[in-house]
Amino acid sequence: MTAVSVIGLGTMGQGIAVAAAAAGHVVAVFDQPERLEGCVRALSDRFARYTANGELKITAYGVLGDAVRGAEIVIEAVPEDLGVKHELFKDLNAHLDPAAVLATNTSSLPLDQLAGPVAAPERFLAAHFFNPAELIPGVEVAATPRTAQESIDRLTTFLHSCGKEPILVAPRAGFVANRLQLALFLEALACVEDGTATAEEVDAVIRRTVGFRLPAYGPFTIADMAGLDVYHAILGVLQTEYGPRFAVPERLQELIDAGRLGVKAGAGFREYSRSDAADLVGRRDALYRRLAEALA
Ligand SMILES: NC(=O)c1ccc[n+]([C@@H]2O[C@H](COP(=O)([O-])OP(=O)(O)OC[C@H]3O[C@@H](n4cnc5c(N)ncnc54)[C@H](O)[C@@H]3O)[C@@H](O)[C@H]2O)c1
Repeated sequence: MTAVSVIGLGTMGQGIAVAAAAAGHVVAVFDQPERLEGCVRALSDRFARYTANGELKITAYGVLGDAVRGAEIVIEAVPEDLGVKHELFKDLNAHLDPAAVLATNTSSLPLDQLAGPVAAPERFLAAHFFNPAELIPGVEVAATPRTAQESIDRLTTFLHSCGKEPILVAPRAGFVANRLQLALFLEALACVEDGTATAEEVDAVIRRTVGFRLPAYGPFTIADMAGLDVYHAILGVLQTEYGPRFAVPERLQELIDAGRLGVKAGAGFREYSRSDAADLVGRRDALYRRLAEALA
Protein backbone atom coordinates (compact mmCIF):
# COMPACT_ATOMS: atom_id res chain seq x y z
CA MET A 1 0.00 0.00 0.00
CA THR A 2 1.47 3.35 -1.06
CA ALA A 3 0.62 6.82 0.24
CA VAL A 4 -0.21 8.78 -2.89
CA SER A 5 -1.30 12.39 -3.32
CA VAL A 6 -3.10 13.64 -6.41
CA ILE A 7 -2.83 17.39 -7.01
CA GLY A 8 -5.45 18.89 -9.33
CA LEU A 9 -8.74 17.04 -9.26
CA GLY A 10 -10.19 17.72 -12.70
CA THR A 11 -10.78 15.22 -15.50
CA MET A 12 -7.44 13.45 -15.08
CA GLY A 13 -6.81 13.84 -11.35
CA GLN A 14 -10.19 12.26 -10.57
CA GLY A 15 -9.46 9.24 -12.77
CA ILE A 16 -5.97 8.79 -11.32
CA ALA A 17 -7.33 9.04 -7.77
CA VAL A 18 -10.07 6.49 -8.59
CA ALA A 19 -7.48 4.06 -10.03
CA ALA A 20 -5.23 4.42 -6.96
CA ALA A 21 -8.08 4.20 -4.42
CA ALA A 22 -9.63 1.17 -6.14
CA ALA A 23 -6.22 -0.56 -5.89
CA GLY A 24 -6.28 -0.01 -2.10
CA HIS A 25 -3.70 2.78 -1.85
CA VAL A 26 -3.94 5.56 0.71
CA VAL A 27 -5.04 8.50 -1.40
CA ALA A 28 -4.96 12.20 -0.51
CA VAL A 29 -6.27 14.77 -2.98
CA PHE A 30 -5.87 18.53 -3.32
CA ASP A 31 -7.50 21.15 -5.52
CA GLN A 32 -8.17 24.84 -5.19
CA PRO A 33 -10.27 25.27 -2.01
CA GLU A 34 -13.24 26.82 -3.84
CA ARG A 35 -13.39 23.87 -6.27
CA LEU A 36 -12.55 21.06 -3.90
CA GLU A 37 -16.06 20.08 -2.82
CA GLY A 38 -17.40 19.81 -6.38
CA CYS A 39 -14.31 17.90 -7.52
CA VAL A 40 -14.62 15.39 -4.67
CA ARG A 41 -18.32 14.88 -5.46
CA ALA A 42 -17.46 14.16 -9.10
CA LEU A 43 -14.67 11.84 -7.95
CA SER A 44 -17.08 9.92 -5.69
CA ASP A 45 -19.51 9.47 -8.59
CA ARG A 46 -16.72 8.20 -10.82
CA PHE A 47 -15.52 5.79 -8.15
CA ALA A 48 -19.06 4.43 -7.70
CA ARG A 49 -19.42 3.91 -11.46
CA TYR A 50 -16.03 2.19 -11.56
CA THR A 51 -16.29 -0.21 -8.64
CA ALA A 52 -20.08 -0.61 -8.18
CA ASN A 53 -19.77 -1.69 -4.50
CA GLY A 54 -16.40 -0.49 -3.23
CA GLU A 55 -16.05 2.10 -0.49
CA LEU A 56 -14.16 5.26 -1.55
CA LYS A 57 -11.36 5.97 0.92
CA ILE A 58 -9.66 9.24 0.06
CA THR A 59 -8.89 12.31 2.13
CA ALA A 60 -9.46 15.69 0.50
CA TYR A 61 -7.35 18.69 1.56
CA GLY A 62 -7.65 22.38 0.79
CA VAL A 63 -4.08 23.01 1.98
CA LEU A 64 -1.26 21.73 -0.22
CA GLY A 65 1.18 20.94 2.60
CA ASP A 66 -1.42 18.77 4.37
CA ALA A 67 -2.23 16.90 1.16
CA VAL A 68 1.36 15.82 0.46
CA ARG A 69 2.53 15.20 4.04
CA GLY A 70 3.92 11.65 4.19
CA ALA A 71 3.16 11.00 0.49
CA GLU A 72 5.49 8.54 -1.21
CA ILE A 73 4.19 9.37 -4.67
CA VAL A 74 2.72 12.73 -5.70
CA ILE A 75 1.00 13.00 -9.07
CA GLU A 76 0.14 16.43 -10.41
CA ALA A 77 -2.70 16.93 -12.85
CA VAL A 78 -3.11 20.72 -12.82
CA PRO A 79 -3.78 22.54 -16.14
CA GLU A 80 -1.36 22.20 -19.06
CA ASP A 81 0.30 25.54 -18.43
CA LEU A 82 4.01 25.81 -17.73
CA GLY A 83 3.51 28.78 -15.38
CA VAL A 84 0.80 27.04 -13.32
CA LYS A 85 2.85 23.85 -13.01
CA HIS A 86 6.03 25.80 -12.10
CA GLU A 87 4.20 27.70 -9.36
CA LEU A 88 2.90 24.42 -7.97
CA PHE A 89 6.37 22.81 -8.06
CA LYS A 90 7.85 25.79 -6.20
CA ASP A 91 5.18 25.42 -3.51
CA LEU A 92 5.74 21.66 -3.35
CA ASN A 93 9.48 22.11 -2.72
CA ALA A 94 8.68 23.33 0.77
CA HIS A 95 6.36 20.44 1.59
CA LEU A 96 7.43 17.23 -0.14
CA ASP A 97 8.80 14.38 1.90
CA PRO A 98 12.54 14.02 1.11
CA ALA A 99 11.89 10.61 -0.48
CA ALA A 100 8.71 11.51 -2.38
CA VAL A 101 8.57 10.85 -6.12
CA LEU A 102 6.88 13.69 -8.04
CA ALA A 103 5.16 12.68 -11.29
CA THR A 104 3.61 15.08 -13.77
CA ASN A 105 0.68 14.08 -15.95
CA THR A 106 1.65 16.59 -18.63
CA SER A 107 0.44 15.78 -22.15
CA SER A 108 2.97 17.78 -24.08
CA LEU A 109 5.22 20.09 -22.05
CA PRO A 110 8.93 19.19 -22.45
CA LEU A 111 10.05 17.52 -19.24
CA ASP A 112 13.40 19.30 -18.92
CA GLN A 113 11.62 22.68 -19.01
CA LEU A 114 8.99 21.50 -16.56
CA ALA A 115 11.68 20.28 -14.17
CA GLY A 116 13.10 23.85 -13.85
CA PRO A 117 12.01 24.73 -10.30
CA VAL A 118 11.86 21.16 -8.96
CA ALA A 119 14.22 20.94 -5.96
CA ALA A 120 14.80 17.18 -6.31
CA PRO A 121 15.06 16.50 -10.09
CA GLU A 122 16.24 12.93 -9.34
CA ARG A 123 12.74 12.21 -8.09
CA PHE A 124 10.86 13.98 -10.91
CA LEU A 125 9.38 12.25 -13.97
CA ALA A 126 6.21 11.97 -16.06
CA ALA A 127 3.31 9.56 -15.64
CA HIS A 128 1.09 10.31 -18.62
CA PHE A 129 -2.29 8.69 -18.01
CA PHE A 130 -5.10 8.68 -20.57
CA ASN A 131 -8.70 9.71 -20.01
CA PRO A 132 -10.56 7.95 -18.40
CA ALA A 133 -7.51 7.11 -16.30
CA GLU A 134 -9.33 4.52 -14.17
CA LEU A 135 -10.11 2.47 -17.30
CA ILE A 136 -7.27 2.93 -19.78
CA PRO A 137 -4.47 0.49 -18.95
CA GLY A 138 -1.44 2.16 -20.54
CA VAL A 139 0.56 4.97 -18.92
CA GLU A 140 3.49 6.60 -20.70
CA VAL A 141 6.39 7.05 -18.25
CA ALA A 142 9.19 9.44 -19.16
CA ALA A 143 12.25 10.45 -17.19
CA THR A 144 14.84 13.19 -17.64
CA PRO A 145 18.56 12.38 -17.66
CA ARG A 146 18.59 13.54 -14.03
CA THR A 147 15.83 11.19 -12.85
CA ALA A 148 17.16 8.38 -10.64
CA GLN A 149 16.44 4.80 -11.73
CA GLU A 150 15.01 4.22 -8.25
CA SER A 151 12.32 6.84 -8.94
CA ILE A 152 11.39 5.16 -12.22
CA ASP A 153 11.23 1.79 -10.45
CA ARG A 154 9.06 3.12 -7.64
CA LEU A 155 6.64 4.79 -10.03
CA THR A 156 6.35 1.74 -12.30
CA THR A 157 5.83 -0.56 -9.28
CA PHE A 158 3.04 1.73 -8.12
CA LEU A 159 1.46 1.79 -11.60
CA HIS A 160 1.58 -2.01 -11.86
CA SER A 161 -0.11 -2.21 -8.46
CA CYS A 162 -2.97 -0.11 -9.90
CA GLY A 163 -3.35 -2.59 -12.77
CA LYS A 164 -1.65 -0.23 -15.22
CA GLU A 165 0.93 -1.01 -17.87
CA PRO A 166 3.73 1.57 -17.69
CA ILE A 167 5.51 2.10 -21.02
CA LEU A 168 8.83 3.91 -20.81
CA VAL A 169 9.38 6.51 -23.55
CA ALA A 170 11.77 9.42 -24.09
CA PRO A 171 10.88 12.79 -22.54
CA ARG A 172 10.10 14.43 -25.88
CA ALA A 173 7.16 16.77 -26.44
CA GLY A 174 3.93 14.80 -26.82
CA PHE A 175 5.69 11.50 -25.96
CA VAL A 176 4.38 8.80 -28.38
CA ALA A 177 0.62 8.66 -27.99
CA ASN A 178 -0.18 12.32 -28.56
CA ARG A 179 2.13 12.52 -31.58
CA LEU A 180 0.38 9.55 -33.16
CA GLN A 181 -3.10 10.68 -32.16
CA LEU A 182 -2.49 14.15 -33.57
CA ALA A 183 -0.94 12.77 -36.78
CA LEU A 184 -4.09 10.67 -37.27
CA PHE A 185 -6.26 13.68 -36.50
CA LEU A 186 -4.43 15.88 -39.04
CA GLU A 187 -4.81 13.30 -41.82
CA ALA A 188 -8.46 12.74 -40.82
CA LEU A 189 -9.01 16.47 -41.22
CA ALA A 190 -7.25 16.42 -44.61
CA CYS A 191 -9.67 13.66 -45.74
CA VAL A 192 -12.61 15.91 -44.82
CA GLU A 193 -11.10 19.03 -46.37
CA ASP A 194 -10.29 17.37 -49.71
CA GLY A 195 -13.79 15.88 -49.89
CA THR A 196 -12.83 12.21 -49.45
CA ALA A 197 -15.35 11.76 -46.61
CA THR A 198 -17.38 13.65 -44.05
CA ALA A 199 -16.22 13.81 -40.42
CA GLU A 200 -18.86 11.19 -39.53
CA GLU A 201 -17.68 8.91 -42.34
CA VAL A 202 -14.04 9.26 -41.28
CA ASP A 203 -15.01 8.36 -37.70
CA ALA A 204 -16.92 5.31 -38.96
CA VAL A 205 -14.01 4.16 -41.11
CA ILE A 206 -11.58 4.44 -38.21
CA ARG A 207 -13.83 2.72 -35.67
CA ARG A 208 -14.76 -0.14 -37.96
CA THR A 209 -11.46 -0.76 -39.81
CA VAL A 210 -8.01 0.43 -38.78
CA GLY A 211 -9.12 1.33 -35.24
CA PHE A 212 -10.78 -2.06 -34.84
CA ARG A 213 -7.39 -3.67 -35.56
CA LEU A 214 -5.33 -1.74 -33.04
CA PRO A 215 -6.21 -3.54 -29.79
CA ALA A 216 -4.38 -6.58 -31.19
CA TYR A 217 -1.22 -5.08 -32.66
CA GLY A 218 0.51 -1.74 -33.12
CA PRO A 219 1.55 -0.19 -36.43
CA PHE A 220 4.86 -2.06 -36.78
CA THR A 221 3.41 -5.54 -36.27
CA ILE A 222 0.49 -4.66 -38.54
CA ALA A 223 2.94 -3.46 -41.21
CA ASP A 224 5.03 -6.65 -40.88
CA MET A 225 1.88 -8.74 -41.22
CA ALA A 226 0.69 -6.76 -44.26
CA GLY A 227 4.11 -6.91 -45.95
CA LEU A 228 6.52 -3.99 -46.14
CA ASP A 229 6.60 -4.28 -49.94
CA VAL A 230 2.83 -3.74 -49.91
CA TYR A 231 3.26 -0.62 -47.76
CA HIS A 232 6.01 0.56 -50.15
CA ALA A 233 3.72 0.22 -53.17
CA ILE A 234 0.84 2.04 -51.45
CA LEU A 235 3.12 4.86 -50.28
CA GLY A 236 4.29 5.30 -53.90
CA VAL A 237 0.71 5.88 -55.06
CA LEU A 238 -0.11 8.20 -52.13
CA GLN A 239 3.05 10.25 -52.65
CA THR A 240 2.10 10.85 -56.27
CA GLU A 241 -1.40 11.88 -55.23
CA TYR A 242 -0.78 13.77 -51.95
CA GLY A 243 2.86 14.79 -51.93
CA PRO A 244 6.03 14.23 -49.95
CA ARG A 245 4.40 13.51 -46.59
CA PHE A 246 3.87 9.99 -48.01
CA ALA A 247 7.44 9.56 -49.33
CA VAL A 248 8.97 6.15 -48.51
CA PRO A 249 11.09 6.66 -45.37
CA GLU A 250 14.74 5.60 -45.49
CA ARG A 251 14.22 3.06 -42.69
CA LEU A 252 11.48 1.30 -44.68
CA GLN A 253 13.55 1.28 -47.88
CA GLU A 254 16.54 -0.22 -46.01
CA LEU A 255 14.42 -3.08 -44.65
CA ILE A 256 12.99 -3.81 -48.09
CA ASP A 257 16.47 -3.69 -49.71
CA ALA A 258 17.63 -6.20 -47.09
CA GLY A 259 14.76 -8.54 -48.02
CA ARG A 260 13.02 -7.98 -44.70
CA LEU A 261 9.52 -7.79 -46.12
CA GLY A 262 7.71 -8.71 -42.91
CA VAL A 263 6.22 -11.88 -41.44
CA LYS A 264 6.19 -13.70 -44.79
CA ALA A 265 9.97 -13.23 -45.09
CA GLY A 266 10.67 -14.21 -41.48
CA ALA A 267 11.75 -10.65 -40.67
CA GLY A 268 10.60 -7.08 -41.05
CA PHE A 269 10.77 -4.59 -38.22
CA ARG A 270 11.09 -7.74 -36.04
CA GLU A 271 12.13 -11.36 -36.57
CA TYR A 272 9.46 -14.08 -36.89
CA SER A 273 9.68 -17.85 -36.68
CA ARG A 274 7.09 -19.95 -38.50
CA SER A 275 5.25 -20.57 -35.22
CA ASP A 276 5.31 -16.81 -34.41
CA ALA A 277 3.52 -16.17 -37.70
CA ALA A 278 0.81 -18.71 -36.88
CA ASP A 279 0.48 -17.37 -33.30
CA LEU A 280 0.08 -13.81 -34.55
CA VAL A 281 -2.78 -14.74 -36.81
CA GLY A 282 -4.39 -17.04 -34.21
CA ARG A 283 -4.32 -14.46 -31.42
CA ARG A 284 -5.48 -11.71 -33.76
CA ASP A 285 -8.46 -13.68 -35.02
CA ALA A 286 -9.50 -14.82 -31.53
CA LEU A 287 -9.42 -11.22 -30.27
CA TYR A 288 -11.27 -9.84 -33.30
CA ARG A 289 -14.06 -12.39 -32.82
CA ARG A 290 -14.46 -11.32 -29.18
CA LEU A 291 -14.27 -7.65 -30.12
CA ALA A 292 -16.86 -8.01 -32.89
CA GLU A 293 -19.23 -9.70 -30.42
CA ALA A 294 -18.62 -7.05 -27.74
CA LEU A 295 -19.25 -4.25 -30.21
CA ALA A 296 -22.27 -5.84 -31.90
N1 LIG B 1 -7.94 15.79 -20.33
C1 LIG B 1 -7.23 14.82 -20.91
O1 LIG B 1 -7.73 14.01 -21.71
C2 LIG B 1 -5.78 14.64 -20.54
C3 LIG B 1 -5.14 13.43 -20.87
C4 LIG B 1 -3.82 13.23 -20.46
C5 LIG B 1 -3.14 14.22 -19.79
N2 LIG B 1 -3.77 15.41 -19.50
C6 LIG B 1 -3.01 16.40 -18.74
O2 LIG B 1 -3.44 16.34 -17.38
C7 LIG B 1 -3.34 17.63 -16.78
C8 LIG B 1 -4.69 18.02 -16.23
O3 LIG B 1 -5.63 18.03 -17.28
P1 LIG B 1 -7.19 17.93 -17.00
O4 LIG B 1 -7.81 17.68 -18.32
O5 LIG B 1 -7.47 17.02 -15.88
O6 LIG B 1 -7.49 19.44 -16.55
P2 LIG B 1 -8.77 20.00 -15.76
O7 LIG B 1 -8.88 21.43 -16.14
O8 LIG B 1 -9.94 19.10 -15.95
O9 LIG B 1 -8.33 19.89 -14.23
C9 LIG B 1 -7.31 20.66 -13.68
C10 LIG B 1 -7.61 20.80 -12.20
O10 LIG B 1 -6.50 21.44 -11.60
C11 LIG B 1 -7.01 22.37 -10.64
N3 LIG B 1 -5.98 23.36 -10.38
C12 LIG B 1 -5.65 24.46 -11.11
N4 LIG B 1 -4.59 25.07 -10.54
C13 LIG B 1 -4.26 24.34 -9.44
C14 LIG B 1 -3.27 24.47 -8.45
N5 LIG B 1 -2.39 25.45 -8.47
N6 LIG B 1 -3.22 23.55 -7.46
C15 LIG B 1 -4.11 22.53 -7.43
N7 LIG B 1 -5.08 22.35 -8.34
C16 LIG B 1 -5.15 23.25 -9.35
C17 LIG B 1 -8.28 22.91 -11.25
O11 LIG B 1 -9.11 23.46 -10.27
C18 LIG B 1 -8.84 21.65 -11.91
O12 LIG B 1 -9.70 20.94 -11.03
C19 LIG B 1 -2.82 18.55 -17.87
O13 LIG B 1 -1.42 18.63 -17.78
C20 LIG B 1 -3.24 17.84 -19.15
O14 LIG B 1 -2.45 18.16 -20.27
C21 LIG B 1 -5.07 15.63 -19.85
